[in-house]
Amino acid sequence: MHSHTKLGSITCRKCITLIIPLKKSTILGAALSTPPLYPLSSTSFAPKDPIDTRPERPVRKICTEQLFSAKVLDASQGLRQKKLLDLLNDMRKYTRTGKAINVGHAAFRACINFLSYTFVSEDFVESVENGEYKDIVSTLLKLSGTANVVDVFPVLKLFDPQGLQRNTTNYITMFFHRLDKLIDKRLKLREEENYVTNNDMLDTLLDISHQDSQKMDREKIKHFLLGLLVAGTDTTAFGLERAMTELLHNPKVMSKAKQELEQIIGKGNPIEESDVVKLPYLQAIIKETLRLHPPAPLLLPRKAKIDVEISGYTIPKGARVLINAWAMGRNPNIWEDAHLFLPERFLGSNIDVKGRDFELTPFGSGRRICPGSPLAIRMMHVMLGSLVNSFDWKLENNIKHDDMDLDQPLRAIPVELKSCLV
Ligand code: HEM
Repeated sequence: MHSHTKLGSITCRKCITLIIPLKKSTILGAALSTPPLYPLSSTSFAPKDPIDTRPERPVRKICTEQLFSAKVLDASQGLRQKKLLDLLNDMRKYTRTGKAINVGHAAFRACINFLSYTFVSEDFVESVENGEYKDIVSTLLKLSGTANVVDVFPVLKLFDPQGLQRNTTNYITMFFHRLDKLIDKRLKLREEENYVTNNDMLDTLLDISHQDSQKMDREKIKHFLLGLLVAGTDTTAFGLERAMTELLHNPKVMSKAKQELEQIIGKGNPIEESDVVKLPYLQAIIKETLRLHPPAPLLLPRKAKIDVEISGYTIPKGARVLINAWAMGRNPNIWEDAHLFLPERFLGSNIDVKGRDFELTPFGSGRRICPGSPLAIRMMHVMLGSLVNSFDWKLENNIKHDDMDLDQPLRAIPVELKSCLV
């Protein structure tokens, strides 16, 4: 634990970083609360009621019961399956040219498409000419991740020194304009007598708004979907890119994963969300990736509501507390061979990423646990499993797996499977 930590451009006087698992009573007992996700709330698109970035109880309830429950996600899995086939077709083009793909970019694009289909049954990216929305979405994501000096020196707000407010406002306006059009189109369709629901989130949110406009209205729907898109795209894409990197770096693991997929799914076939329970080794690969490479390494910052004691240290009331999931995942006191990528450690183990096992909390834990985790887990498994089962992979410029620079973005070439060549 450190008494003073400097993180990017935000300096906290009383900031504690935890690198040991918390006890259940501490995290769930609300001794540590989570303030809003400040990079988002500092920008002008945060609504007055910060519904998008910090779902309070009613909104969180909508998330768990109506948007991310197993039943609802099962109903919308066909929408994502379509996008999975698009992703595999895109990859197939590269097998013909032999060109390397920036796997992180491909994963990012696939995640936006998966999420936009789950949200509104349409692509945010492709359906607009000139790639305009690709620009909008990626700029929003970039801006939301940019530390804003105004957070530290509020007086600078008047001058908007980095132009973040200005840029963000423009992009948000365009994004909301697109959503407004989608909502108008959907409302019109819903008036038709034979309207059959798409099972997407927009339909669910419009149903809620129809029943209780206080709870959900057009403005809230737009902010809510934007918040989910921003929170869900980069995180999931990063996890996927790191998993592929580890597989290419560890050919034995890759080969075991291929064996499992070939046996259970059949060589070359895309996997479906319902297949995941039958693929323990693939599940272990995802857990091991999230252990070593948690996409949100410090979770969301917390604040001690009262003086609280953790492992003999007193955390004073009011202190910022960062839970360092990255350091915990690499802590040799918790994990044997902590720095090695060994998915086998999770075979036959009950440790999961659902927030109950405090040594592995890539999605956080307690009342603020990531509401999108059930969807993220499905997306990561089907994308990774299908990429591994549908292609062989080699590194750009014949680089050997031992010589890979793991800190560089992964560039790899998909190769048509031998038995699938016509
Ligand atoms: C591998 C992918 C993902 C990872 C690792 C991840 C991780 C996290 C973490 C660590 C938190 C903070 C939890 C805490 O501090 O206890 C969080 C919050 C959040 N996540 Fe995720 N997330 C992922 C994907 C998604 C997806 C796909 C969505 C939605 C579609 C999503 C929506 C959110 C939202 C809205 C919050 C804010 C909750 C709040 O403020 O209380 N996430 N996520």
